[in-house]
Amino acid sequence: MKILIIGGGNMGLTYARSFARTHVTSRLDLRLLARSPERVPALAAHEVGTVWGTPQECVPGADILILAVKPQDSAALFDTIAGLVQPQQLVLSIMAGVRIATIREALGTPKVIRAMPNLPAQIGMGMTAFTGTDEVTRAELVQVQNLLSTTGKTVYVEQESAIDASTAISGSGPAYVYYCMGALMDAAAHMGFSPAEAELLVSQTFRGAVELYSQSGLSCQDWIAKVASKGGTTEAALKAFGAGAVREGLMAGAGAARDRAEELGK
Ligand SMILES: NC(=O)C1=CN([C@@H]2O[C@H](COP(=O)(O)OP(=O)(O)OC[C@H]3O[C@@H](n4cnc5c(N)ncnc54)[C@H](O)[C@@H]3O)[C@@H](O)[C@H]2O)C=CC1
Ligand SMILES: O=C(O)[C@@H]1CCC=N1
Repeated sequence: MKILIIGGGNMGLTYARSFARTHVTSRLDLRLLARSPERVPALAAHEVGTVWGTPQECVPGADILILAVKPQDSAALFDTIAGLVQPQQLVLSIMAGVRIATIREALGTPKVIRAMPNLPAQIGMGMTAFTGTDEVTRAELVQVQNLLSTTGKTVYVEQESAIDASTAISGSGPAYVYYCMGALMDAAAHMGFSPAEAELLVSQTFRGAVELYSQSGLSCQDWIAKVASKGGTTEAALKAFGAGAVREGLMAGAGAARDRAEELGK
């Protein structure tokens, strides 16, 4: 399968490395399109496939085009590749917010899949939600799922609105986790730990807590109850979280991310 990745940034390179590592396609059939001919050497230095500087030669021959540029760059990209895309090609977009209908109309092509991955895809621990147009066959959907699965877990969703929601939960989610970790590291530093100690205490606590949760059938509430003794320290912290509206703040944050995803699509 000839794959063309357009946009060699965080996510585009993550896909290129994942496909190369798992041999889902040969190195020869893995291509990347740089933003301009001048940027070819920098992208080629990553040594994850053949790099092209203009779309004319590489777009028509691809079986699947992966759109991994920022949503704000999508209109300019559509302008440069619209006349080159063929109706039998699969277009897989991971751009936040950009609607399937927009891509379909701008590129004049029916087989469009929209996916929302996240950054832990870099280590094969990603989470990706995806959906496609009716014109994408079952076999093509499975083909795409096989590609996405090289970066972690996948879930197929029926409604495109669930892609915006997953953007707010799993797409942006790693940043929320780092935000909470950063706050706890700051608290540890205020209590006298060195930065290295604070980092160790917090990162191992997150890792252990998530692993424990993953290996059990218990809910977050169940695990909180196991940590929090009556009248103890955890209870004191949870009360302070409640007073500071931490839970509401996180829920409002996820809501703002979903609103922004919807807005990016307009
Ligand atoms: N970073 C993340 O955690 C996630 C990002 N996404 C989505 O993935 C997309 C890419 O995000 P990142 O990789 O983080 O951005 P990035 O800024 O690291 O990479 C985008 C790349 O696209 C290139 N580019 C721009 N216009 C181009 C064009 N016309 N032709 C070829 N290349 C072009 C830029 O030079 C840049 O290298 C975004 O749409 C974002 O919404 C989705 C899920 C997670
Ligand atoms: O912040 C963003 O817009 C992108 C989409 C999900 C993660 N990063």
